[in-house]
Amino acid sequence: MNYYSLNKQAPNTSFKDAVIKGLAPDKGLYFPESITPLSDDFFKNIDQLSHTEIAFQAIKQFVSPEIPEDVLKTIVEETLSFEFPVVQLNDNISTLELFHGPTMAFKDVGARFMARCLGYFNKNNINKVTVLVATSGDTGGAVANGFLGVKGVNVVILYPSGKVSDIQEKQLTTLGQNITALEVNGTFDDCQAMVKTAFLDHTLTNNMQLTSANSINVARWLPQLFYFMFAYKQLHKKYDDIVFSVPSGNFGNVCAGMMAQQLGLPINHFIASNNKNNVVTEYLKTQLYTPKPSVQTISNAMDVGDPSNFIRIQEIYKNKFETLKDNVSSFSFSDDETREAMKEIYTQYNYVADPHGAVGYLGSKAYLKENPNAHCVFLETAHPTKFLDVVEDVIKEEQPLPEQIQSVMGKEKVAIAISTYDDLKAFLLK
Ligand SMILES: Cc1ncc(COP(=O)(O)O)c(C=O)c1O
Ligand SMILES: N[C@@H](CCOP(=O)(O)O)C(=O)O
Repeated sequence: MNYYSLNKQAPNTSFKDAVIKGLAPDKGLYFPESITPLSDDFFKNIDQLSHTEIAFQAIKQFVSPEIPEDVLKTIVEETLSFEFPVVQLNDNISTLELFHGPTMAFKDVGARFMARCLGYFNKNNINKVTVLVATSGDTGGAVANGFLGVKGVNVVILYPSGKVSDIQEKQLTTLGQNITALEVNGTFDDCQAMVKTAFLDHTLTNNMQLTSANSINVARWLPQLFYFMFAYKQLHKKYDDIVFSVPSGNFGNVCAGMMAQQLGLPINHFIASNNKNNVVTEYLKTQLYTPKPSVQTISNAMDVGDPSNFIRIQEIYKNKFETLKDNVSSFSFSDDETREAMKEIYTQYNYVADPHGAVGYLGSKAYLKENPNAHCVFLETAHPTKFLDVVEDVIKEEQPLPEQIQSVMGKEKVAIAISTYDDLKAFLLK
């Protein structure tokens, strides 16, 4: 599959090149040249397929011919070595748990898939690659874990100081080896802007091969489309009108759901559920896209003021506002509403949701007011214990810590403080 830049000022390129570059030379995000839908039978019989079979069929066209089928099968199998259960709360609402991987957030799948693709492309260890990644909380830990020890790859993670949870910080600052954490005096948007600037800086790019492990990278972004198929597999015999409510920040996850829809997944609607960082909610009301500085919330991983993937969403719906509106609703919620939702989910369903999942739950409820016959699946994008302070404060109950979280608790944070792009550049050139 070839990919084109959404800024349309760079040559089209192969999957391998798109993964190794991360961002196109004209600073545009890459997008596949074509999308061939899977057969109707694939979706009719999806409950008879394993997760790895579903994922293999779904991703094959996007990575071939550069990744041979036998290699792809292994990559997919290794990537998906944990569960993706759907838990039903009531007749109209279920949640898809995406936190059973090693760092307990949905980013594990994309990070593991991309690490293996890059490992395959770099199997002869000819070119050293530096992976730059900006994180508002979860991408950093997942990328650190997924890329730990991958030969020929150095990972540099930028995170906003004081704006990620304690456990998220441990997950991204304690692994050592080929992983370095840079603690940025700024917001997630500052981190993301620095990363994007680095890709255009010839002093850097002439000296090293830089790529990104954020969802701007197609190998990080596309595997997220598997989730929507896994949920559909579990629910399609029971419900006709399945709608996904996706807690959204950089909009890579909901956009991956839309790619699943382009592949033929019979889903008519998505809900992009936001905290107070509501650029897209406002866009759908006003048709004006106005990025703004992010504000800090208790669903911190969604504190994004200028979501990278909005441009891909527009491309999917052919830049037609009315088509976008037919396919997507968006709602924005405050921290107080999020806390109330966490309490409600706990008291009514005895289910502990994290603040991001709770925003997804609120999006489901808002949509159901106008569409009472739908079945909404909100994505539970991270395990509640990643946000221990908030969760225990809201539900007033101590939470047992899963093994994945315990394993980082006692480790010592190692991070380098930086403030400006020049600091990042100096670090990379060192
Ligand atoms: C727990 C959690 N929920 C939701 C999101 C938002 O996902 P996206 O950036 O793909 O919109 C993130 C971060 O990306 C996250 O870490
Ligand atoms: N919420 C993310 C922000 C980066 O999103 P990405 O999907 O583009 O990597 C995080 O947790 O870091």
